Parts: sequence; C-alpha cells; structure tokens
Amino acid sequence: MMRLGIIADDFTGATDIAGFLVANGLSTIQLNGVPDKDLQVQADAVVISLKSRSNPPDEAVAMSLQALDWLRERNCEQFFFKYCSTFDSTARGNIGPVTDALLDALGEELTVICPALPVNGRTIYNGYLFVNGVPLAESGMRHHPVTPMTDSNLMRLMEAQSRGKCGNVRSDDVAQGPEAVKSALEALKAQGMRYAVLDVLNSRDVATVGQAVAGMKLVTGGSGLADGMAKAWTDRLSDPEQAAAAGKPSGARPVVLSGSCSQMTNAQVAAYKEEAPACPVDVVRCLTDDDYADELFAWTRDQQGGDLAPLVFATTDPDTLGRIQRQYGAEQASAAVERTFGRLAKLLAEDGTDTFIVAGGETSGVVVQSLGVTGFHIGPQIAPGVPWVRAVDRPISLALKSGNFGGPRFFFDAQERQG
Ligand SMILES: Nc1ncnc2c1ncn2[C@@H]1O[C@H](COP(=O)(O)OP(=O)(O)OP(=O)(O)O)[C@@H](O)[C@H]1O
Ligand SMILES: O=C(O)[C@@H](O)C(=O)CO
Repeated sequence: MMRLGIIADDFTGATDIAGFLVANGLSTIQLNGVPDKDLQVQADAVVISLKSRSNPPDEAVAMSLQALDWLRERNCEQFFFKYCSTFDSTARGNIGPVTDALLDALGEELTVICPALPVNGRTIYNGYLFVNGVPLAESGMRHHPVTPMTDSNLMRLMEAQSRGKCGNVRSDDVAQGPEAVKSALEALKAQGMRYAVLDVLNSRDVATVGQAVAGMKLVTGGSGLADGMAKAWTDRLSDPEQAAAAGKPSGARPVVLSGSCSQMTNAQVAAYKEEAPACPVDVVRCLTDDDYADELFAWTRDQQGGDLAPLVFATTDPDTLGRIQRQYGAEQASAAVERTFGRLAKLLAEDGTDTFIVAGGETSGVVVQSLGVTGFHIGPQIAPGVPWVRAVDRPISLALKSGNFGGPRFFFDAQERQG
C-alpha cells in the first residue's frame, strides 16, 4: 500500500513537495502527467505532476480526476492536492473546482486548505496568507503574469472559486497541538464548512498540522503541510540520503532557462547575468518568428563549455511585463514565450544538453513536456523546495525552480551542487 498519492497542479510544485518528502526519508517518485494504467511503481509516495494551474477549470478537473483514479488503484492511504504556496488561482479556479471534484470523488465532506511554507516565508494568520511578512496581495504576486493575487484572505479566495463554505482553524488552536486542531476541524464540519484554512506561523505549527491531518483522506495545500505529515511518519522512514540517491545530478552540459517574472527570479537573473553569458528573450519575436528558437539554440550552444552555464531569460520587471501584456495580450504573450522555451529545450536536448536549470512553474512544465520525460527520481535539495531531479528514462538532470524560491545566487548554487 502506498502512503501518499499527490496531485500537483504544476511541475515545480511537484518537485517542491517531492523534495520535502525525500528530505524526510520517504522514497518518492514523480510522474509527469497521468501515467499509463499498467505502470508499476514502488515508493512510499507518488507525485503526479500536471500542468493544470492555469487551464480552463473543466480541463483541470478532468486531469485531476484522472490522476486520482490512477492513485486510487494503487491503494493510497491519503491523497494530497498540491497547489502553490501563494495560492495561485483566479476567481474561476482552479484550486476550488479541483478540490470540490476530489472531495466528491472520495465521498469526503471536509478538507484542509494549507498553502503555508514557513521555511520560504509563507505563513497563515487568521486565514490571511503572508509572503515574507507581507500580505499576499501586497507581495510581488499582485503582478503575476497569469494569476495575479489581489486578495490575501484564503477563506474569501476559496469561497469565490468553490461550492462550499470555508472556515479557519486559528493559530491559538494550532499552538495547543494536534488534538486541538482536530477538535476545531470537527467543530467546523458540524457547522457545515467544507474547507478549513489552517493557520501556520512556524515549523512547530507545521509539525502540529502534519499530525492533525493524519486521519484525513484528502488534504490540500503546499509542501509545508507535506513536510509536517512526513515528519509525523518518521517511525517508518528510510535514511534521507538513501532516499535521494537515485536523483543525484549526473550531467555535464548545463543550461539555465528562466521564464518566471517573480521578484526573486528577477534578482537571480540580475545576479547571474553579471558573471555568466546571458541572452534576453524578445517577446515580439516569440510571437511572430517561427525560427526564433533556432536562433536562441545556436547562441546557447556557442556559449556552452565555459565555467558557468549560459542563461536564456524572458524574466522581466513588472512595468515592462505590463506593457507587453497590454500590447499583445497576457495569454498570447505567455503562450508564445512558453512555446519558444519548449522548442529551445527540445533542440538543446537533441544536441546533448543534459542538465536543465529552469525557473518558473509553467516554464518548467513546458520544458519537461517538450523533453518528453515521463518521470523523475528526486535528489538532494539545492534550496528548500528545489531538489535536483533525474529523468527515469534518460540521463537528464533538472532543477525546476518555483518562481519565488531560492536565494539571489540560486543559479550559481545549483551548479555548485551538481558535482
Ligand atoms: N517577458 C515576458 N512577457 C510576457 N510573458 C512572459 C514573459 N516572461 C515570461 N512570461 C510568461 O510568464 C509566465 C510565468 O509563469 P511561470 O509559472 O513560468 O513563472 P512563475 O509563475 O514565476 O513560477 P511559479 O509558478 O513556479 O511560481 C509564463 O507563462 C511565461 O511564459
Ligand atoms: O508552493 C510553491 O510555492 C511552489 O511549489 C509552486 O507551486 C510554484 O509553482
């Protein structure tokens, strides 16, 4: 029987949660997209990574239910819907519709909403989500190209995109420990709530909520909750180093591809291009020129072989991004940039590039899909939430970095931890 079956709404989110499970000693495998019916896997946890975060809600629901079916056939003890620690979604979804569909399919009445990840500055107080001490709607997330977050209240965000009522287990209860959280959840259920936002301020709260949800069939949230759950299972775990061995990076020809426009990625790109060869992506050419990716490929190949991997980046500041989106349309611009990265990654892989350091969840999704990698072994973490991963079916290593994760020198750190 498998312990935990996880459905992740993007690829960096999937490696993020898998990395925390492995760091706690759970053997974990990540499968990209819903796998074949007959695929056999042996692991404590399986993460199915989807690229469903910004699809139309009905598509996201259909993909998530397919993933759930696959996991149910493997008799998972618990199911986890992993979304972003900054609750990336719109009033249409997809967190609400997918959660509703999973609750219905599993015949459950209540689940938790817990995007907290204190180690990366995501905390929840009175149901409000904070990013490094700043309310979500005042953080860089208000400028997100696809899912701008303009409210910080998780109950309101959840109710706007779902069918039920959302309550809050406050930090006073969480501070009292797992039994108090369980009682608060029971009380919310008795009041007819379908979702309960769990306050989490620090690593002690992470451990508490991890224990408190042990009996729930379905939980939802970020990798902090999974970290807490894994810590509650330490009785049956293997050695973390052994759990990460299969995912250790093995490549020799790296490239950095950055399609995230987050504040942190902007800082990382700024630091890296000071010292490494770097090429900005021209969005107009992504929109209009079918051969543009070939040109970027030629440039990248010429720059490989030096001390630092070449960087190709679409990353830009909020003002420039706003101008591009007003002129060309946000969806069209995003899609064109993603297409270009997808094609570039494919050309690079065909030419022997074996190590991809990628910034941005959507960008990572398109890179992984265009490489056609079916799954990953999870390796050691470069930064909290960003492990090295190794393709199961070919000698390619990747670091898929969520937009806001890692420190300013992340691209250097990744290469230093390659050997
Ligand atoms: N210069 C640009 N102009 C328009 N769109 C861009 C530009 N640069 C990147 N994009 C698009 O912005 C989106 C960024 O999303 P992505 O998920 O890759 O990063 P992120 O949201 O910061 O990361 P995460 O989801 O991990 O937090 C992508 O669709 C990308 O193609
Ligand atoms: O939870 C996070 O912040 C990340 O794993 C993520 O989902 C970014 O896309």
